[in-house]
Amino acid sequence: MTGPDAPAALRATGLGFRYRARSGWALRDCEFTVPSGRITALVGRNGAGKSTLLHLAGGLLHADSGEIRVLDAVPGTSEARARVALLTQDKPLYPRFTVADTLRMGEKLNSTWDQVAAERTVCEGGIPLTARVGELSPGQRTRVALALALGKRPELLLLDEPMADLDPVARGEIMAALMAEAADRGMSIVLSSHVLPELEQTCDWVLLLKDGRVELSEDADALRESHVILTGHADQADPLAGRHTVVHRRTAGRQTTALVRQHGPLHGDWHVEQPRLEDILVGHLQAADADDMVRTAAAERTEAAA
Ligand SMILES: Nc1ncnc2c1ncn2[C@@H]1O[C@H](COP(=O)(O)OP(=O)(O)OP(=O)(O)O)[C@@H](O)[C@H]1O
Repeated sequence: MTGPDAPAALRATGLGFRYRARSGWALRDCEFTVPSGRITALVGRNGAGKSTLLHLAGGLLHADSGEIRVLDAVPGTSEARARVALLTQDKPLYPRFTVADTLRMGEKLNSTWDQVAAERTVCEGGIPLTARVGELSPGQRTRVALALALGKRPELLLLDEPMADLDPVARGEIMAALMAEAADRGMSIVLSSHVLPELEQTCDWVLLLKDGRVELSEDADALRESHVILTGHADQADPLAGRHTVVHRRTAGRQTTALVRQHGPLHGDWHVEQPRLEDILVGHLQAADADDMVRTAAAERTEAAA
């Protein structure tokens, strides 16, 4: 179901998770809603918590605090499993099975199985149905795992860096197939990726994690409309920060370039450019770094003073 009454694809309230009771929080106080029918880019630096979040949404891990819901269902329940497919980085498949055996298994396990969609995903990659999974390249295995996920006809597809080992042509084909599925059936997709240019044309929602916390959960067009890249004399930069949010700023000599989230009209002599989604994401990721450096420096000062 899509439309205004459709359940959110993902909804988290106070979500927290740590791998061991005494270890740090991999996710902390996460609060966000991803509407259904969206293709969501899940981004963040290494270790930000993307895989952990997808594993929680897929029911492979369980929250230590708060909760997460997938299409209003509790992850891991039979209701959620029937409607949600998760493709993890390790892509567990049986190496001794042929591709045809693997798809047959998908058919047995899923009442909504679509053999045509599954076979199309495999065959577009030139993978024979008679090939043994253990003899396929990692990229080919990724395609088979995707075929299993798509054959299930999920309402929500969770993908943890699915394209990492695919060649550029295969990446384009798979992205096109995913977008077609999303457009035809209103399937929601949450896709973690470090390849930001690829997300520009495909994703219409952004979920950005920073250090286990949610930094952005927002419509991609709204992000584009609210941000600008400003270049101008460095003297103007401080007053700018009083009125707008300076996400990231780089100064070389007397010139400053800043990614700014604009709140109201701009004053000053600035050259204004509209950023691409990639610029916005990189700016927010760099801001995360800068904040970390400030926190680390403060912690070091406290330690030195003690
Ligand atoms: N199995 C594990 N045991 C203990 N800690 C873990 C485990 N897996 C991840 N972590 C920790 O949890 C945090 C979040 O890791 P996670 O894998 O979710 O990040 P990520 O954003 O997916 O990273 P990447 O982009 O590198 O894949 C990190 O601090 C990581 O060290």
